[in-house]
Amino acid sequence: MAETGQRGGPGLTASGPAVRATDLRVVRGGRRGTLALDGVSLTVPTGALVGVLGPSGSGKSTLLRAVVGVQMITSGSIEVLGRPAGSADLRRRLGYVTQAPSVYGDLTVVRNLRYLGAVVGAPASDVSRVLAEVDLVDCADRRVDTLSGGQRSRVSLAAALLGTPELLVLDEPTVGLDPVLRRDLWDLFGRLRERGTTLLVSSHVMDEATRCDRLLLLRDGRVIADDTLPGLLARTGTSDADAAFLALVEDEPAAGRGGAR
Ligand SMILES: Nc1ncnc2c1ncn2[C@@H]1O[C@H](COP(=O)(O)OP(=O)(O)OP(=O)(O)O)[C@@H](O)[C@H]1O
Repeated sequence: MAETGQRGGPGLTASGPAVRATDLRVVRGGRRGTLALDGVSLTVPTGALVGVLGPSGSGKSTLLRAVVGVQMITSGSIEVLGRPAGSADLRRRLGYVTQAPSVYGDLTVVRNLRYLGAVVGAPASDVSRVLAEVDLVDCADRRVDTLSGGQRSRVSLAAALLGTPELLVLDEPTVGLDPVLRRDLWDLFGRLRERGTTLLVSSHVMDEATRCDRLLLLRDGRVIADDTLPGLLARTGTSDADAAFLALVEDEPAAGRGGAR
């Protein structure tokens, strides 16, 4: 992993949150770049399914990159599973699915999973387990580049499940999927949460908020809400996440983000 910006610092207790960020600032694109995260403080409770929601460019991917330890941090701190983000010993405890394909198109599904499982030191039996979890058993012997977009994204997810990570970080996993596949994927996230996995899932589709235990709403690199959906609706007097987001935006003037400050 490149660009790791964390070092040292005390760990969290075993019973602490899965993720704790304090006053996190990230400038992307060099010194005169964009302030992608602007003083973000948050916690992700262990065992929760937390949605990171916000419009395009609000900082979702940057926040997830900071959690998995591949994002240089300008200031502040972020701890994951009791360790500074980016610590080498976290690699096997985290699963990360980016928006870009992370599997080999010219290999079959099962060969991808065997190879990637060996890389993370997962037991061989994990391959059939994760294939069943993402419902791809029937596609096991097909080359990945012959699969549909939805099937391919499930192969990436299966790869992230190898080794049974404690924390899954998924960057817009449902983008481009039809409503049935989106529902199936959120059902799977719910099952993973039930067996104790903590999930941090980004989306710009506000109605996916209904599937989350907690929501982090981002706008212009800032957290404008860190709450449950019922808490958010009660606080804003609205009836859905879209309306709640708009109500919060009206309350909070834009940060005027542009160049780094
Ligand atoms: N490599 C980069 N160099 C410079 N600026 C960047 C870079 N990547 C992202 N940014 C900027 O950082 C800000 C946050 O981007 P980020 O990708 O985290 O947002 P996002 O909410 O994930 O967006 P999307 O939903 O479109 O993926 C944006 O203003 C974006 O233009």
